[in-house]
Amino acid sequence: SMGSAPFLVEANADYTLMMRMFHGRSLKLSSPKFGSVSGSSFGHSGARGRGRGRVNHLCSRGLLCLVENNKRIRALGNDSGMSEEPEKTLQGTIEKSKQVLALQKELLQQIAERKKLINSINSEIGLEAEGNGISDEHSNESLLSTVENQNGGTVSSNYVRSNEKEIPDVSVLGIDRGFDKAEEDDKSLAEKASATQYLDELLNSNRYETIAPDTIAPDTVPIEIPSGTGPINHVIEILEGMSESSLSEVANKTDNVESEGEKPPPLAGDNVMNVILAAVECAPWSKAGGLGDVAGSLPKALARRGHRVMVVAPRYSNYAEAQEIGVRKQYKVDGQDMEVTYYHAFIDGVDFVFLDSPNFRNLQNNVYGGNRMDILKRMVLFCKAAAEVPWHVPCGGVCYGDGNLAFIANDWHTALLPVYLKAYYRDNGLMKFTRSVFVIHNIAHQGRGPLDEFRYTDLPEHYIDLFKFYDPVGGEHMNIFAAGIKAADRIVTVSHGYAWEIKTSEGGWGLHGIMNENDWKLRGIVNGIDTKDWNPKFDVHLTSNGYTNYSIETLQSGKRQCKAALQRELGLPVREDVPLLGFIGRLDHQKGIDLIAEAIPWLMGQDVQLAMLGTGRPDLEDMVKELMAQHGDKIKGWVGFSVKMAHRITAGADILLMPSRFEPCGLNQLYAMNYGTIPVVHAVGGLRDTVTPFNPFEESGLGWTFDSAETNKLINSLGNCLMTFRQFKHSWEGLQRRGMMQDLSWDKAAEQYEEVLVAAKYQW
Ligand SMILES: Nc1ncnc2c1ncn2[C@@H]1O[C@H](COP(=O)(O)OP(=O)(O)O[C@H]2O[C@H](CO)[C@@H](O)[C@H](O)[C@H]2O)[C@@H](O)[C@H]1O
Repeated sequence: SMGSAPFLVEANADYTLMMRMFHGRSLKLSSPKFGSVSGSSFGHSGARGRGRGRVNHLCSRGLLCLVENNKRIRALGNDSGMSEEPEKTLQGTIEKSKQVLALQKELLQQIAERKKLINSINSEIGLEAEGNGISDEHSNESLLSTVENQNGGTVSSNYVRSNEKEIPDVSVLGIDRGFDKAEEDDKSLAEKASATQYLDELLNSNRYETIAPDTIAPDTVPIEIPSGTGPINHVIEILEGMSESSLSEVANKTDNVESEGEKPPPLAGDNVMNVILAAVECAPWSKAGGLGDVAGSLPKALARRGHRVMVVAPRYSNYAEAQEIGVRKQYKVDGQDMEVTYYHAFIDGVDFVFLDSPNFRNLQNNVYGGNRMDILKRMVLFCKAAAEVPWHVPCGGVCYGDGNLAFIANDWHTALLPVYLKAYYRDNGLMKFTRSVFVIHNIAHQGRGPLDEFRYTDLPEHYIDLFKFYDPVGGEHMNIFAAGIKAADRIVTVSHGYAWEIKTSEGGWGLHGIMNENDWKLRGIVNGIDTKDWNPKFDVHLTSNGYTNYSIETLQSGKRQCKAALQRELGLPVREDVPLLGFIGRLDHQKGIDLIAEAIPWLMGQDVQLAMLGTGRPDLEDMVKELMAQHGDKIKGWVGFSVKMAHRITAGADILLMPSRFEPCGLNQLYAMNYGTIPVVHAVGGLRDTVTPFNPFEESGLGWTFDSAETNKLINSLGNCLMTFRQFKHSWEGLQRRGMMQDLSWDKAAEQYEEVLVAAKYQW
């Protein structure tokens, strides 16, 4: 596979030529329209320094950025200054004009969304004061409580604590939305609090920092927030102040939602549901890979839309945040009674419920540890208990109940949940309005076993048909994943590319036939990221050891500092000019780490550094250790699991390598882009969906991709990437900025999940 070198040289020579031609060509282009823009607003000289001072000031006010940016966008058209160095700035100008246009569009949308949000904040104030944190006091006694739930309705629950299998009576009584006088007072207090919180969120949201400092027009003046009325009114005033220009259209469209005193519906409107996501990993408490991240963050985004959302996960060790609620239940596993106790925490609008049992304990760092039977028994217990959580666990005093409820199960470990919901309950006239969505994060792990292990699932005999599966690799066997797919009401997978791939014989790992049969209920939804945890501006792992927080405004200096800190921490020579490559991932065939190993002889001939972080298959761990031993001056890393190092490599590296053979979505490339780190990826699954290839002619795209998992293809792409890093700084910075300007949050995905949940709800 190393016979690719001549090809590479050739390809790189072509690429250099192409880049040169392109940049040369740009010299001749001239456009008075764009020339004027680059002259001042986007200039790299005086205006920049002045702009930077101001942008800090402005961005400390979040919203004002909106106003300023809007002014600036309008100012662009009037500026007639001539650029001193048109050849240098022209490309940047074209590029930035595009960005500004895109940004303006996005701002308009955001304003509309924010207006809706203000209304929904008003609508949920009562709940914050009442609904939360009362589970602890009430969990030990019989309680009759009425609280307003997030669905805007009033729920009454007569819940009796019991060790027996009593089913609590939970019913929705009404949809009273009025406030009484006492609530009104609380409301104004809570309104102030949540308005402040809202402003904070605006300030903290990196969406408002997508304008680089040098795009601040020199003539803009900070606008003061008038004092006297409540913060929410200020927000509305400011937004409305902007409606004089093209913003008015959007503003008008959203005006009809608001009228003082009336409680507007949550973002999800009539679609609000009770949602329980069940997963065997949940960050930050337990995480082996991307599933943990999704379970920790998707639910928060669903809650922001107004759904009542719970996460159920095993309790692998003591979690400081979660309190015992005093409920105990017994479930049979392999004929033995297993006791489950429940712990609860309410965080960021989500109920986190942890199931405690001796089976789960001390697996904190080894979630998938043990032999196959151990794992199977754990999963059986977890799914049996998770199915009854809506009856037994009074979150904030009120059980979720089984009406208007959907479970979200994740991967084979929870694939039994949709099956139990049918076999134990629906077949017996129970949980008739409960639905299940099964999310595929990785179809390669299916919970396969000999068919006689079916008895451990403790299901009626005829259910064996769902599990019985034959393929040439496994012969006739039990396949838990297959059963989950068939039993679930809807199926989601984590990208469009992967939704297609799992229907092919190459990507379906034997299940492509079943995937095709169930295509009607399958949908691809690309993952989002937690924009608080994985944000260079707030990243808690960048506050010590010489690292620094940074944003798009401080990208170059911030990244320089993080890179130096990473080099120092890993023991690499501290050099700014050397491209620093990163790899982070489970050491598994999936992640293509062997392709990197095969590329090492070529790579070590380059002036590069490589930081590696991974754990997994022992043989691959050994391989990584050997690489580090052989090339200690250039390759450093960590065989093990370290969230801190993952964040630091993401921030300090220039380039992230992801040569995954298959990648359902991939989160590391998303994190990388949010940190101005350029991904070089195999164009497969979610990687293809999320990393559009760099196009030097249009200065577009987000990274480098190669179209098959072969070492020479990786080398070729990486070679082009390295050359751009070294010789075309301007293009490089464009790539970084475009990556950071994306909205990678969960909000869009949550809306799509909602559509799936609603589809499941109305399906019989
Ligand atoms: N040694 C280590 N130390 C610290 N952190 C480490 C680490 N190794 C990995 N991680 C972290 O684990 C996560 C990995 O997530 P990915 O989505 O990239 O892959 P994974 O294959 O685990 O997830 C599966 O599920 C997710 C979620 O749907 C899909 O995106 C993906 O394609 C699919 O394979 C990242 O947060 C990463 O930082």
